[in-house]
Amino acid sequence: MNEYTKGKGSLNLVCCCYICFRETLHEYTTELEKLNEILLKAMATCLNLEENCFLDMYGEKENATMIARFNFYPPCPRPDLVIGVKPHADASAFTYLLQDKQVEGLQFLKDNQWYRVPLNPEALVINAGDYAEIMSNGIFKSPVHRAVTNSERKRMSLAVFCIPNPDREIEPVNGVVNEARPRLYKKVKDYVSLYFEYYQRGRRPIEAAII
Ligand SMILES: O=C(O)CCC(=O)C(=O)O
Ligand SMILES: [Fe+2]
Repeated sequence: MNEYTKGKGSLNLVCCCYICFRETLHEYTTELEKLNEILLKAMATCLNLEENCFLDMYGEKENATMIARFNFYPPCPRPDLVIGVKPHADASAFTYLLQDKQVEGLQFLKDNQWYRVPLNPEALVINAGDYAEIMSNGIFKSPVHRAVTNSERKRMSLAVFCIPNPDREIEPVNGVVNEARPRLYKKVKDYVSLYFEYYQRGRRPIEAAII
């Protein structure tokens, strides 16, 4: 069993309440839409590709999906046994995470070891998701992460996932496939549906896209 499959369940209470918070979130998500475009362009620029290649594949922001997820983690008497959110990588192009200002809990997996993400109340944590990994043919990695619990204090976070429209076909863009770097991923469509199927079975959804 590896670190990804270890987590069985999660303690967090997830609240997908984009509708209720629509007005409050509107300004924030509009800014994130712009930031998402900037990052998709930056991905291309730093690979010396045509600036809009990732953005064109991602599609117009009007048709894309943005999901805001509020996570609430109550204090847990046995944080050694109970995880907050089990290990996963996000099914987004990018995820924008507003962490709790006072209580730490997010960790990323690298070389089979967990690393804490320190608190920074002034900062957003930006995370490349599986769509970024697929479109970049694995150059940008979608990291596995988890949230741990603690026995003393409740914790909250707000994750906003930027996801292409489910009708769009997503695959590695032309400039990132060549002889030296063969194509690693198939074309995917409606990856989010497939994502949850794999997630529930304790498997990494991106496996389904690997050639
Ligand atoms: O609560 C956190 O810090 C992380 C939450 C997370 O990874 C998610 O909602 O996908
Ligand atoms: Fe996540």
